[in-house]
Amino acid sequence: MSTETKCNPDLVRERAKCTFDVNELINLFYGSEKATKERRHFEDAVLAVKELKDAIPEEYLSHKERYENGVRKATILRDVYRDYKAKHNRDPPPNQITKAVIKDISPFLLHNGMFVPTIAGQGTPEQQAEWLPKAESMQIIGTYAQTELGHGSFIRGLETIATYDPKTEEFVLNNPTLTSFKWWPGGLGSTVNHCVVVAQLYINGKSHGIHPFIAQIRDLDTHKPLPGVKVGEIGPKMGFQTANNGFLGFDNFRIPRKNMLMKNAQVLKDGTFVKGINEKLTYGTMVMVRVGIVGDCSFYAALAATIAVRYSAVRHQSHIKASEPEAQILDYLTQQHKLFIAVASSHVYRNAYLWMEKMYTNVMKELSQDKQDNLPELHATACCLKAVCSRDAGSLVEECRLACGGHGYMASSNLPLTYGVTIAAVTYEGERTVLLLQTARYLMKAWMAALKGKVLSPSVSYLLNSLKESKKPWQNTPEGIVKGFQHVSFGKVKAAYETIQKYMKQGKDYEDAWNLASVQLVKASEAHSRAILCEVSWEAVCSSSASPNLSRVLQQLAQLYLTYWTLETSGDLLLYSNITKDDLIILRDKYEELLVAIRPNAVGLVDGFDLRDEILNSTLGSYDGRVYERLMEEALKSPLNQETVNSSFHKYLKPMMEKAKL
Ligand SMILES: CCCCCCCCCC/C=C\CCC/C=C/C(=O)SCCNC(=O)CCNC(=O)[C@H](O)C(C)(C)COP(=O)(O)OP(=O)(O)OC[C@H]1O[C@@H](n2cnc3c(N)ncnc32)[C@H](O)[C@@H]1OP(=O)(O)O
Ligand SMILES: Cc1cc2nc3c(=O)[nH]c(=O)nc-3n(C[C@H](O)[C@H](O)[C@H](O)COP(=O)(O)OP(=O)(O)OC[C@H]3O[C@@H](n4cnc5c(N)ncnc54)[C@H](O)[C@@H]3O)c2cc1C
Repeated sequence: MSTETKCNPDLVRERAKCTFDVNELINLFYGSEKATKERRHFEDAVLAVKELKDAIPEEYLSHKERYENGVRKATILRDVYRDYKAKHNRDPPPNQITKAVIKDISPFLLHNGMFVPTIAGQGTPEQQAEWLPKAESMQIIGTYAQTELGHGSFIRGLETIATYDPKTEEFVLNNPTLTSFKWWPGGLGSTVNHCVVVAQLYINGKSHGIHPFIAQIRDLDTHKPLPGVKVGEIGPKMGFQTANNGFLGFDNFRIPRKNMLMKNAQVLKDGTFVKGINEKLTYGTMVMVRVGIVGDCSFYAALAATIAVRYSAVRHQSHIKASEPEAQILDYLTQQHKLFIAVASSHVYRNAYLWMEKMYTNVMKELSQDKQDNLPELHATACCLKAVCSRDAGSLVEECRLACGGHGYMASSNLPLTYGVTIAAVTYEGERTVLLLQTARYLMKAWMAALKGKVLSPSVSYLLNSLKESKKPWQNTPEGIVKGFQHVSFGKVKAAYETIQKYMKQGKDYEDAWNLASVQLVKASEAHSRAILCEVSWEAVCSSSASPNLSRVLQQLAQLYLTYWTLETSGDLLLYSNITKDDLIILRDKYEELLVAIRPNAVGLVDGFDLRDEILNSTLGSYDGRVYERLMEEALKSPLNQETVNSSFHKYLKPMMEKAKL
């Protein structure tokens, strides 16, 4: 981090009034002092590589140049990772330094994030032995090709076909229709030479559902598409410009039998199909990534909050009191209302991610012992937390952008790009509504079990407690608020269930009744997610090892999250819990007191995310607060400022002006 010598005086004052030790917060957030040291050490190593620095901002490059620059940097970055591993005999620590290098999304994201994990998770030991060393050392580059032009959400409807030919012991891949073309996979456009293709398996004319296959699609020397492969890039998007998303179609393209990933289901040489223990295990990589996305949401909320809070400390506009100088905009309560929830939410998502990661690891361990009991709970929880956290994080980033006024609209603030990247997670890895409806299936089953007095899984056991406790008075404490959100979820789950029953009594079948109740079902899943986020984050804060000074501030943040959402969803609480109007008025006052209490620590709190200037990549958010200088420095980099008179003057403007004289 930069020294404070050239720092904006407002930021120096802000840091001086912080009531806790920022380094303690950093170490707590990232796990330990050792973890912080190792992460910073690795970040230093990456940032020391001169070739990773961009000569001009990426926004001035063409689509093609931007991609090529992305690949160039991704390959250098990969060398730094390899060298680190060779030197330390372990992977680099978790870090976000790719953001400082690639800025947008790496063309290797899908290779590392889904291709390698799918081989590891879906391949037999022999298949892992064949492909993992090559993939991990980047001798081959891959992606995860599942979504098609016609189907993304409903993956049982995918149209890519893999027909087994027992004579040659091969699968024949085909994309018989335009809608069957793979569409979206990252890196597919021009980067990868392999992919995991998810396709419908046919043996002797019989369908056996969707399965993952490894296909080499480009020549390793020439990088030309292999015969029978049609592949390309899908064009510019809202973000993800350097992710190199692509399309792909096969025409009678043959791959050996061993290329079907067979940890779960298998196809024997003679074409016998052997079912796996659970066909949904084929969806395993998606579950893992959904868990990871909750962690990503924490990062993006922290990044946007750091930029907007520091900027708001530096920016002065208007007066609170006519007799005093222009106020720091951070002193306006409305500004605090916009920003502090982003700071608090980053902590909430971080705690939820750590909690989910534990659940994921436990279930994977159980699955390795053929125990599947907790898989439905993992799937349901990953679905709803991914759906709610990504949408909330997108809204928080946008609110931070708006809170920076006009300058938040500048690309150099890095908030527009951050919004584009964050909001993509609402759609990828399972569209929000679709995932919430998956959780709703689980909630309906849990509700039916609760009615029968059965024991429920831990994440839904509150449904049973709520059944018993519905008459207890409301308590205006954090624990009381957590209970309140559980009551809301309970009420919405019950109402959705009863709505389905009502339609069925009217003669509708279950599927139609489900569709007619689906707005309520989605809301029940959202309420369930909110209850989990509130409970998990409050418990994490209460059990943290922080010093009293830090603990006080972390509790304030967690309470801010609880009260913010109480006030946002007060209608639901009035409907489904025993909260009263008077309780809400007390909580409104409490919320405002929390904003005022957090205000002196606002800059310290975002410093506690320990995001370097290179990662923030923002004129508004740097540690030293030289906002106006940076805005001007960046503007001067515009190619239009590299010449006094642009040629368009002579070509168009002057002729127009001269014509106008005639
Ligand atoms: C530990 C942390 C590690 C962190 C690592 C993080 C790495 C991050 C790096 C990468 C980051 C970003 C990558 C971005 C690029 C984006 C990639 C993509 O988008 S890839 C494509 C993703 N596509 C989707 O997500 C598709 C969404 N659709 C589906 O998943 C399915 O179609 C679904 C689930 C909606 C419906 O499936 P299906 O029709 O087969 O099921 P049913 O609805 O009939 O349900 C039947 C039954 O099955 C249960 N079920 C469904 N899925 C699962 C599952 N995954 N696991 C367990 N069980 C599952 C469902 O609940 C039903 O149960 P029932 O008892 O019958 O109710
Ligand atoms: C940036 C980005 C990167 C991606 N990367 C990859 C990748 O690397 N590999 C890959 O395979 N895919 C990738 N995808 C694709 C992504 O996984 C899909 O776009 C996503 O799963 C949503 O599917 P869809 O586009 O078919 O949306 P649709 O399902 O068509 O959604 C459109 C609307 O229909 C609604 N809808 C659909 N089904 C239902 C239902 N059953 N009930 C109620 N409403 C419904 C949705 O709620 C939504 O409002 C990427 C997408 C993006 C945006």
